[in-house]
Amino acid sequence: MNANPAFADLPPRAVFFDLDGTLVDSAPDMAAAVNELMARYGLAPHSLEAVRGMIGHGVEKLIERAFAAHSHALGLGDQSASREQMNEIYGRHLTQLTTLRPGAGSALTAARKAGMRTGVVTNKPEGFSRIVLAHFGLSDELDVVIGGDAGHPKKPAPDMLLAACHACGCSSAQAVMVGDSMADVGAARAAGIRCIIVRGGYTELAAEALGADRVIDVLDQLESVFLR
Ligand SMILES: O=C(O)COP(=O)(O)O
Ligand SMILES: [Mg+2]
Repeated sequence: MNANPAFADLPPRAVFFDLDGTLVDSAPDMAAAVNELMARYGLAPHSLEAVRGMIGHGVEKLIERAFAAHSHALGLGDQSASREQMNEIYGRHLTQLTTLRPGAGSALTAARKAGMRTGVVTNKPEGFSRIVLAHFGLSDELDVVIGGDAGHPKKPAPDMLLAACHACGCSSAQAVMVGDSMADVGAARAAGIRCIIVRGGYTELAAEALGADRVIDVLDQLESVFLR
C-alpha cells in the first residue's frame, strides 16, 4: 500500500526530475561513446537497445555492463583507465544525438509557473548533466542540479533526493520525483518522496511494474496529475 499522500491532497512544493531517459533521450550519444570505448579494446559494438538497458546506475555501472556483455573482465587498473577514457569520449558526445523528450521543457515551465521549486537529480556526472541541460535551454528553469559524482551515494540511495529537498527548503512529503527507472522509484521510496514514472525511458521492467505512485505516457501529463 502507498503510504504517501495523494497528489491532490498535498500538491508538491518541489519537483525533481531524473535526466537520462526522463528529460532527455541520451541513449544514442551514450551508445556512440560506449561503442567507441569498446572499439579501443577490440570489442564489437553494442546495439542501441542493449545500451538503453545498461543506463541508469551511473557511468561506472554502464562501463561494467558493456564489458560484461562481452564476458570481458576488467582488471583494477583497467577499470579506472576505462572510466577516464569513457569520460573523455562521452565528453565529445554529450549533445550530438541526444534529444529532449516530448514535454520536458513545458513541464518544467509549468511547474515553475505553479510556484514549485524544480531540480534535476541524476546519476550522470554533474558537469556533463549541466552541459546537456544548458544545451537544451533548461538551466534557468532549475533551482538545483545534483549529479552522480556530487559526493552522495547514487540513486537508489535516498541521499541525492534528500539533498535536493534541503536545497529547495521542502520536506520529503512536499516533493515529487519524476523518473524512468527502478533507481528513481527506489530513491524516492527510501526518501519518502512520491514518485511518478514516465513511460518510454530506460528500464528493464515495464513502467507499471516499477512500483511508482503514478505512471504517465508523456511529461505533458504532469500538470494534470498535480492539479487533479
Ligand atoms: O547516467 C546514468 O547512468 C543514469 O542517469 P539518470 O539518473 O539521469 O537516469
Ligand atoms: Mg533515468
